[in-house]
Amino acid sequence: MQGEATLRLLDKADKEILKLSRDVKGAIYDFQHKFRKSPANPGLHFKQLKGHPRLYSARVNQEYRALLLHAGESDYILVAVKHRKDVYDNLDRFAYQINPVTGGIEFVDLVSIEKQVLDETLVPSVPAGKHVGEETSASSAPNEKKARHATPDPSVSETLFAAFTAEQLLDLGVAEPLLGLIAKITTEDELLGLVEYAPQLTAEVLLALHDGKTLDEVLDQVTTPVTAEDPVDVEDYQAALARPATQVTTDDTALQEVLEGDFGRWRVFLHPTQRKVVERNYSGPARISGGPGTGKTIVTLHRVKHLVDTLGPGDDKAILFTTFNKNLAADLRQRLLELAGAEVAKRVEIVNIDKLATQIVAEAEPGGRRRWIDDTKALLEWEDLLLEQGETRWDGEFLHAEWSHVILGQAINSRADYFRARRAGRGRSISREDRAAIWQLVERYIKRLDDKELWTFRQVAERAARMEIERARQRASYEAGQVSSVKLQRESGIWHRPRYRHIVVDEAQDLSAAHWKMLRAMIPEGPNDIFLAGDTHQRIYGNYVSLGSLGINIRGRSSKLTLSYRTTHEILGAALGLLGQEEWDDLDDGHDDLSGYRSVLHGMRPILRPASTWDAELDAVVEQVREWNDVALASIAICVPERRMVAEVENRLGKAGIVATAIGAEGPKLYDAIHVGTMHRFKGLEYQRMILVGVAEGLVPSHHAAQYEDTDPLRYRRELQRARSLLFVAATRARDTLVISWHGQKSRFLP
Ligand SMILES: Nc1ncnc2c1ncn2[C@@H]1O[C@H](COP(=O)(O)OP(=O)(O)OP(=O)(O)O)[C@@H](O)[C@H]1O
Repeated sequence: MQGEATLRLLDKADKEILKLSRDVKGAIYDFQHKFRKSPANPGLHFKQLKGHPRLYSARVNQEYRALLLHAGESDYILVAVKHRKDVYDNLDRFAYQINPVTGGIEFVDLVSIEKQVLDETLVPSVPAGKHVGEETSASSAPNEKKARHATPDPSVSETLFAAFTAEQLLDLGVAEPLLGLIAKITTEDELLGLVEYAPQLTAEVLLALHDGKTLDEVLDQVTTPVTAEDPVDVEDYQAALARPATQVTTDDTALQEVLEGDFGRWRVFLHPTQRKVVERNYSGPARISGGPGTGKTIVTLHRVKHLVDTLGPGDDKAILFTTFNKNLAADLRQRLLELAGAEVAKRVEIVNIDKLATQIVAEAEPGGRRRWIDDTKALLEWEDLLLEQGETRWDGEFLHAEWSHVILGQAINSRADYFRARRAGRGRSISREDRAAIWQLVERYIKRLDDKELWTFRQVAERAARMEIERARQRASYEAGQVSSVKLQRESGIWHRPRYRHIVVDEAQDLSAAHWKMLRAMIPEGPNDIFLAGDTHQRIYGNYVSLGSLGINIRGRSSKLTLSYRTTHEILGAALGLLGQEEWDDLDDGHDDLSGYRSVLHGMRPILRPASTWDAELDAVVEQVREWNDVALASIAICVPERRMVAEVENRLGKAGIVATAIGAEGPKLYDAIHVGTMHRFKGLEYQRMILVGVAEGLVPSHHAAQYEDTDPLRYRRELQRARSLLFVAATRARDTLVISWHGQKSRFLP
């Protein structure tokens, strides 16, 4: 063999490699360099394995051999590194194929996987709060899964998948070489052993069937989304290598990171469904939805990188990448740098949506002296005004929401327009007389803010939207050649270019109508103009929009992610229960749901813990945190329903000598500390272990909601839905351990 070769790493091969000693890892690093340069290098002892036309071994060091799958031409895939005694003795143990359903390349070592599944001494029972396969000591918990393993279950006398024929499993995409082993599985622990080493689709299908999904549901939710788009030739490895279902690294850095134990899998192994969305060419705005932890943010990051790669040269910021919170924008910047490097990042403007709006307004009105206030401060201003006016018919919150959502939200400028305005989703209907009075109060409120040189983020967003719409209008007349005067032409010239070539939005469910109008006006309609990721189940700022009516038509360009990479199956199940029977929209007048949402990670079930008083609840928090001394402080977080409780938790932990820090608008102040914050602050974050405290009636939902129960039933429903979403967001931040506690009467949302 002559010349250079490519060497890619197959997903899951890294799991075994990670367990090897440092020496061997060092040797692998040297090996892959030598191999790429020249597989013919005699020192590599490169040779084909008997009976396996595509499988080769090569020498890593005296003891270890690399197994390489030849994908045609000079392309090789590193599928395993093994001790030489495990390579040559029983060559039948190795099986590889192109999966006829997904078209992806799969490799299994039947001996290792069988040991993992069936050998009792090797089967790791799942320690409390840990992902399957994660190496760590167990902490004890009352409802640990292990207990299930110890008690023989009478229904398990049969094998778990006896009800399904081989043909049915194969149609769902299960790897054929594993059928024999699957037929022997009798317990859930054995299944979890298999899941860790089996190809991804096999794992997902088996877990979904085990969860009681029907064949049709599994086909629909698990298999169809990753089915190859083209007909699969199971002999054509070159074609298979190019398909998203073949999970391989394509660059050297990843292998290096695997060897250094610092491997950010998200940077490399996209799920086929994720990859399709990242690389697809859309004819207009597109949307990706999916439950918490399904990788929506990861997809937006890869999408941004992909879009930059398709841009021509230039150093302008051609792509806008925006999200709701300030700290999340900072996080996106950091992660884009990690994923794609500074050259890519410098083509992208990364900014939270309200900051963007303030920039637009400040650009047009340099030297403006106004200060921006958030909703809490805006509410105080309302309350002061109502007090001064002796007005008691409506409270500040109602009026603030009416002004923000109905008046500003629909850009209503006159009393007459307000009389005609739609008030969808705003609860109790109001008479013409009421509208007249509300309009007057709103005018007084606006004047009050003007006098104090204040404005709310919503006002700024609305103003920015109007400015951008005007800019777009001018651009259109310029392009249509309708600007005749030379002076005007020159001035319009500044405006003639759209601000961005592409816009990517994360946390889309929380943007308001004004935000969307601004974004729509910033970019002309066209291919790949706007890409948005969001989950309406996680909407926590009460912004309900219909994208279609705002000029963002995503119909036919929506897809959904369903596999959670963050949280365990047990936490996910409990979190879904918190959502109750509510209905959820799709940002576009339709419905959304979380069907098919699942996880291949397993751990213990969430712990529900009552306490007699708030004081006792705080004591229990201290005790729990002390027990979790096997993880870094920063992998633990405590979430509270009300702001005042943040300091109370912080103080109590402080007194116990445990360092804790509040999560502010810009993120946590300290990193080596337990993070404490309100539910809103946890949006988009994740922690290994979480305690949700104060999940009691009166707090979740807040007693505040109760006042609408009789007077305004629709508003009441919205308040409850928002409270459920907040709790859902908080609970799904936990990667592997979740504790929920309360004092007094437990929240009605809890089981
Ligand atoms: N393809 C992947 N491979 C490995 N890890 C992944 C992959 N996709 C996502 N993850 C991991 O899953 C976790 C959740 O991802 P991400 O934050 O993108 O989810 P999300 O859908 O945006 O969640 P949320 O809606 O809760 O904000 C992260 O730790 C991320 O690194």
